[in-house]
Amino acid sequence: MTDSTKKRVLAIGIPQFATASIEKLREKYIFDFIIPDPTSRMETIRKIHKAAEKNKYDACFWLFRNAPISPFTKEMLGPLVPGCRLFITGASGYDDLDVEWMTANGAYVSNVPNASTEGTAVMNLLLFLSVLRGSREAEQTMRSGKWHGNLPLMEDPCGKTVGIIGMGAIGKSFAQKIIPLGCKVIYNNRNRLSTEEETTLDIKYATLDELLSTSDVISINCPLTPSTKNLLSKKEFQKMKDDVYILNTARGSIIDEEAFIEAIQSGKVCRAGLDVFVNEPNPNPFWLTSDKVTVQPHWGGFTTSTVAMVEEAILRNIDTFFETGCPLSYVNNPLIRG
Ligand SMILES: O=CC(=O)O
Repeated sequence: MTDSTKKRVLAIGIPQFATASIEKLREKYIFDFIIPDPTSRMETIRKIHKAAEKNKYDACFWLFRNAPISPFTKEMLGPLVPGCRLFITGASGYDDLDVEWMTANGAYVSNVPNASTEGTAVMNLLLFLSVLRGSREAEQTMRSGKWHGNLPLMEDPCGKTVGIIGMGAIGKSFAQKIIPLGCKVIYNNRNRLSTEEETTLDIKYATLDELLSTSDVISINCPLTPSTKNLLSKKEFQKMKDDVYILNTARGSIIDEEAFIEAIQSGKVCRAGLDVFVNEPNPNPFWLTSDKVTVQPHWGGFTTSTVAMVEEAILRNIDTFFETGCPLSYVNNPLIRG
């Protein structure tokens, strides 16, 4: 295949692990790489627009570390259409993409649905143990030279009822990690699982109200959609047990931030473990100063195995799309638009 007949792919970010696969695919496709500016969305947009002035792209992908440059909208990607027929995000969530605009321009939108399951579920476990054992406060107390200081006694997982909101792959994986620790798991999900699956997983369905009022720990593991935005707000916090623990590795906006902060300040929420925030990467300073909160910088998927899987999945999607006309995983269908 000569270069003039090869499809051209714009990569926003440079894969670290899939170098051999990229080399192999270079026989069929041309890859151009842009290094996104970690501090300036506008600078990244400028680089994309400059690349689009020089070349016509058939597909475009970006990896993972995207909070500083997101959202992925017409403003950013406009000059790539109508030529670009495939936009791929390395994340499983696609709430920061203008899918409607991409669909209207005849492009498939692909995500990588399962690669980050294990990394995110392990992050959920880390935050779970951290909040129950108050490791943030204990470390802070020791570091300030007070040894135990006035630390209260902490909690063990055994015997705790954990309410998981969102029983997809991550929710299931988290449940399977904590049941051996002696936890009872109840869940709420858009669609209830089959009785067989509930039995196999050893979990019980609960309405949202039941889950809120009976859980010792509430874990958010559902996607952010118009119907889950601010799913937990003032009214929902009032229904919770006193001293409840909250975990969120899904998306910050699923919890109403003002109501959440108020519930922590009032003591209704004992401690929270958060990997996701409203307005990443510049979260409300409260989260960085409260001793009641363990924070991580949306870091669940940043393991070598996850990132390697994401990169390979993106490349498989590209190859499959060019070979068959349809990517392996996609969240829209540009063929039946309007
Ligand atoms: O947050 C991570 C993802 O959506 O994959």
